[in-house]
Amino acid sequence: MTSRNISRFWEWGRKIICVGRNYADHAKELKNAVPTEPVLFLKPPSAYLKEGSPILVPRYSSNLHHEVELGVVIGKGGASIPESEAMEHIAGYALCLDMTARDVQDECKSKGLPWTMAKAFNTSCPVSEFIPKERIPDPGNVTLWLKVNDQLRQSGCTSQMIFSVPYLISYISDFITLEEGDLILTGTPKGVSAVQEHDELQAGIQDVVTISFRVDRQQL
Ligand SMILES: O=C([O-])CC(=O)C(=O)O
Ligand SMILES: [Mg+2]
Repeated sequence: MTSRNISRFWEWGRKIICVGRNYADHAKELKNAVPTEPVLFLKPPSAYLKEGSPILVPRYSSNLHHEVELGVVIGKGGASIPESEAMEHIAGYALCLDMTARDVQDECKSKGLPWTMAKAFNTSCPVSEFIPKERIPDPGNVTLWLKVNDQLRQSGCTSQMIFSVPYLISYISDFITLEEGDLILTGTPKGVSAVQEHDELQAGIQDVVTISFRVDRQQL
């Protein structure tokens, strides 16, 4: 028996698995090839951020980007999950931001190095409250949006994802065992752009949830 409550999944210390380049329009805006297999990376649980605390621009970055994404919260763990059973493993969803130090990522890419410094720093994973599965009957058909200081920057539908949520669960679980409380970030649509200290970010899943976060700079 456990007293942990899945609606506070960010407190569980579980892994965050991120999918990159899952929308062709975003892959193209960063001049990346449209992938034929999912591109994956990880964030540590220390990256989680809840509303009320600011997103911190890392000291070593001067180009922090927002990426609004649908997050999938795993309810029932498993390995080698067939795509046809994947939906049974979902407990719910969360609206997530994959905050990315784009200048650092560009440098890592050019040197052929991992993206950890660009993607996994403290506060790089702001999340909404837990959204029970029933509130999103089809994760392949929800609209995500993001505004910076009231200006719309990102708007896209998850129907544009290259790899669907059930496919991703099956693909990932073939080599990383999924556990209850894990979070999968499913990639961002186009419109990513830089944020500055004192900016106000607002994002939403249309008709389901909204979140807001302020941006601050990590103290020297
Ligand atoms: O940094 C990137 O462009 C890859 C990524 O996370 C995404 O597409 O959501
Ligand atoms: Mg992303």
